[in-house]
Amino acid sequence: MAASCIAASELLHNIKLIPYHKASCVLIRRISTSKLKCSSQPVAEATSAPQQLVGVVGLEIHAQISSNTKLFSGSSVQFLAPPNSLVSFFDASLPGTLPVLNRRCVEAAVMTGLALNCTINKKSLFDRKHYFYADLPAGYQITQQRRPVAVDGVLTYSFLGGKKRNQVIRKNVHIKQIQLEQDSGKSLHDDVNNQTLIDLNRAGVGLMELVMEPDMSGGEEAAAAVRELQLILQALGTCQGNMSEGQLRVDANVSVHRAGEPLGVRTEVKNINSIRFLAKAIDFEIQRQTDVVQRGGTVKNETRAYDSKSGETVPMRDKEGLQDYRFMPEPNLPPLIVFEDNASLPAGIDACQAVVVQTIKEGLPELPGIKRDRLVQAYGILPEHSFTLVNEDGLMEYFEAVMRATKMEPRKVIGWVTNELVGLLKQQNTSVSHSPVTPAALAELLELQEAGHISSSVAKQVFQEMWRSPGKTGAEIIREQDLGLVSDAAKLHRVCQKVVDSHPDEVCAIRSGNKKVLNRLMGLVQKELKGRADPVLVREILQEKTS
Ligand SMILES: Nc1ncnc2c1ncn2[C@@H]1O[C@H](COP(=O)(O)OP(=O)(O)OP(=O)(O)O)[C@@H](O)[C@H]1O
Ligand SMILES: [Mg+2]
Ligand SMILES: [Mg+2]
Repeated sequence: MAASCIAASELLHNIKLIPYHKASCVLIRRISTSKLKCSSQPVAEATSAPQQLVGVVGLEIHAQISSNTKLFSGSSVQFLAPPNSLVSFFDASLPGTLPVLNRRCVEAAVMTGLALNCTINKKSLFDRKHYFYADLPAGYQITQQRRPVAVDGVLTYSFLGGKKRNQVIRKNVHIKQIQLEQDSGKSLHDDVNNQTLIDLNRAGVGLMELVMEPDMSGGEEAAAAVRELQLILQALGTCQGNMSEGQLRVDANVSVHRAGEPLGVRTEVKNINSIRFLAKAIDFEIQRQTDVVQRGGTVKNETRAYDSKSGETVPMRDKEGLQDYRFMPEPNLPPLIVFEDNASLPAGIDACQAVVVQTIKEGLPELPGIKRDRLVQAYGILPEHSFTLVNEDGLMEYFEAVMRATKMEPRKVIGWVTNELVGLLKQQNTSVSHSPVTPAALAELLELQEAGHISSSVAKQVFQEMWRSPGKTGAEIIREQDLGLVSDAAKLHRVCQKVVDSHPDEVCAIRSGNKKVLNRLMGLVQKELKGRADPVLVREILQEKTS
């Protein structure tokens, strides 16, 4: 590796540093963001045109494959390593170096293709896509243009819609193809010295480019599709899917047209690095194009970037004309062959040296959509709760572990998990795996509540205390703080009498038929006894005293 570092630094000396001119990013006219406030609504609703303009969205997603080494070299893949420390001769494009395909990357692409219902091409091809940029030392990227590894898939995604946002809306987006390709290096712009520095650590890292058909109509759908894809990739372990670290990069192609007419000219908003920004960038772009068309203008086919500060998309300098990538077959790589099953392996080829589709299929884990359906069916929980459980890493496992250890109804347990647990996790900005209260400890606490040893409000109090004092059980806290349920009839009678005597108006209301007021008296009794009074007994006593 030391030798490769030298190679990389020598290469750096040879690179002409590219001056970076801020001024080259021409800002477009500012468009009032107030118009965008309601941008999750179909854009056309706001227009008075007879035929409404609707948005059309197609995504290209670059997913960094989880692999220890790069796509065609043995260099390590690591985020935040010192610049140019993970660069082999091949990554730096030294003459005479040859690519060696990483089997793990192929398996990851096949697995992702299968999870997205794609057809896996038994034979796929590598091509060179030429463009000239300092962070692409070879002057071309090895990709799969003519025949990618997986084609014709579909991603089913859902989101909560409807007035109360509790209705599950299920949609499909078609996957045109998944291709294997190399990542480029990184250009670091040094504004102070007006220069650009190159870090080749990322050069040659394996990517899957997923190309979606233009099936979506706005930011909300695109955001839901990317979130679903992120969950699928994470479940498969083929990509960690962290957008802020650039493991998942989304380019949004956006156009507007009138229903029934041919698709409009698209713009491409590049490298969006958060799902929230993706939705905002798309909705802004649809609105901007709608304005252009309604004013009688034409949309320019251009590449744009999203500026998260202003909430606007701005034109980018590159790709001004139509780019000619001068695609050509990669001469140093033979066709990539994968096999359907062990029976189709040619004689003399060992199954563990080949990529066998059937074996990968058998190893597919439970995917998020299936998980949600199973949770709703098995536990009778609401669909929106199944979303919460699956969206938060480890939360479903936590819920199911609690369910296994308690007799409490799922309906009640889900409340505990999605309100109490998630509430504290958010408050402390931590993840389920760092929860100081284990599923077993929560289940034990819930059992105490179920058995009538503590009231539900005390259970919540104890849960907070368990959170603050990790390792202490609920039972210990209840004993130490004397939080057990008060069922001593004489004591309850005394407190109830005191409350009844001091609230004559409420008693009068109950006696004249307003039974709901009894709840207020119950609350007052609980307050006196710090939430520890046995609610069943208290109700009986109060009913007797107010009859
Ligand atoms: N009229 C349109 N409106 C919105 N999206 C579109 C439209 N036409 C095509 N798209 C989308 O544009 C994307 C085209 O991606 P593709 O990788 O094929 O080509 P590219 O963007 O020209 O190449 P590159 O990979 O260099 O960016 C697809 O996601 C497709 O769904
Ligand atoms: Mg593309
Ligand atoms: Mg593109």
